[in-house]
Amino acid sequence: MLSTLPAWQALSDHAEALRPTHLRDLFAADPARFDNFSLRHGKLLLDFSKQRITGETLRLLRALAEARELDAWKERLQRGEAINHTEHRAVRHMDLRAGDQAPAEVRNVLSRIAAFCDAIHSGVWRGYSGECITHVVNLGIGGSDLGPRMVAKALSAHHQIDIKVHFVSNLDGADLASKLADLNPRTTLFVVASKTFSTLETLTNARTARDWLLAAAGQTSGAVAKHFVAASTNIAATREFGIADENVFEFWDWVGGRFSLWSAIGLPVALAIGYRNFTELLAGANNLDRHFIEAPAERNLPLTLALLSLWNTDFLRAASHGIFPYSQSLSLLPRYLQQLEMESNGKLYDRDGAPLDVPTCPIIWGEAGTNGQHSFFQLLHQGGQPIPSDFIALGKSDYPLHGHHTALLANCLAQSAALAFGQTAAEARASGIPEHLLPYRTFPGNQPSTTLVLGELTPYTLGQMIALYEHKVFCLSVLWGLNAFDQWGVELGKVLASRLTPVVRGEADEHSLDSSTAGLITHLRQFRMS
Ligand SMILES: O=P(O)(O)OC[C@H]1O[C@H](O)[C@H](O)[C@@H](O)[C@@H]1O
Repeated sequence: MLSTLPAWQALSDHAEALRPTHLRDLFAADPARFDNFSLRHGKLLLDFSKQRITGETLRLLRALAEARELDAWKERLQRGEAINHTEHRAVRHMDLRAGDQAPAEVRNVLSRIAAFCDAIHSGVWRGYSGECITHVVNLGIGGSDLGPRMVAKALSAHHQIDIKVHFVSNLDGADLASKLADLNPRTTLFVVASKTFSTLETLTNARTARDWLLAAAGQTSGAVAKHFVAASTNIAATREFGIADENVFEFWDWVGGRFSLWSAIGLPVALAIGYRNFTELLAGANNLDRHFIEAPAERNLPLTLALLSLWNTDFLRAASHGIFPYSQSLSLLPRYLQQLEMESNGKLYDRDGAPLDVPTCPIIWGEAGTNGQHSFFQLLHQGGQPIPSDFIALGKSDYPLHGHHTALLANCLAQSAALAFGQTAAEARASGIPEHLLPYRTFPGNQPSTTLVLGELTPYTLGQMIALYEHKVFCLSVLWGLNAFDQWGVELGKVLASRLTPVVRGEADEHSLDSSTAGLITHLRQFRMS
């Protein structure tokens, strides 16, 4: 039992002793608190001085990491052992960004991606009518969508090539139809991105896109070969779909879906930002990999993020964790991290199949600042629940419009300070607030946050930041003793959906349904769905 380990017990006792201490007290007691509780790596700065911790907290958390044999797990990860034990798979996404050290098969696919980008960008690759490709549509979902979508948006200032990249993930026809409405089949390339090539959403969208293309080009035009490529591990299935082998960019079962943006799944990113920029993204991630592997616990950024998350979740009893990038370009980061963290660590059982006796992954959510300030920040300030958060700021704007960035940064800093320190009734009174309004104008503060500053948002720093979060997730899984690399929890719903589809269509009856599902189906059938 995790909670009965001596290292865990020591943290429990420490948390009880520290509970009455406010962040105000911690800052008052240590004028050098920022210096003592921040880390730098290259152009990244991680300020965790606004976390409700002391030096002793960190010492005890690091002792827990040692008790959980984090270093031995890092070695297992590096050696490519099958640490995804429920699927008997190695976890080798670091190999995808290892540069010259990458395995031959990885380098081979990367050089094919480079050549493909070149053919598209130079106009050598033409559509069925002889026109150049101007639009790329990625058809994928989950890990085959969120990573490339987030990165393509994050690096929009680096889109050097006149290619527009779109992402369609939802089974809802509204997603695909609304994109197709603005596209020309003669100049559109589809990337069917699916690790398994068996995902309902992606295959449904891919079939509809193929019909759309062939309706324009003609069934016998051979247009699929010029307008469809795939990123997948399942060559038999891509072949069956009709995608020529030379148009399939391969990856392998040792790449987890939510860790796959560095693989062929990154193809739409490379098409959008250029292959050279894509390699910069990989290089940034590789730099962080080496930091993670080599840096001692005291200077290790991913481990520190993980320890703080565990502290907030298990000892300060925070059920959720906000992600607030003060960057419009990073506005998809919360969604990306939702899959990365929650699909990895939202687990009930440990590696030995025993139930975990402590809460695991918090609910990850968030929104770009300043937008969030004008919707849900009220609850963070006065809702009475502990909600830790990550503020992410850019030193330099990627879209420098006069006056915008300094005001944005001021807001970012103001929010984390207001959350940490609040406002007492005495301070409110001193600022002239009338007595009857004092309760409403008092802010308890003590909301913990970490601020991550990226000097600039470049392919390299973005690669570093994503790898930072990936390794945070891995560290947390080791601390909790669970397998971060499977996702059995998503299966039950899929099985039920395939059973219900003919019932919803009215083609079959199912007598064992609960009354809610049966009642809803009866109601919905009247709309004659297709
Ligand atoms: O890439 P695919 O095989 O199409 O999988 C797409 C996604 O669907 C699954 O249901 C998993 O929950 C995700 O981890 C995965 O990324």
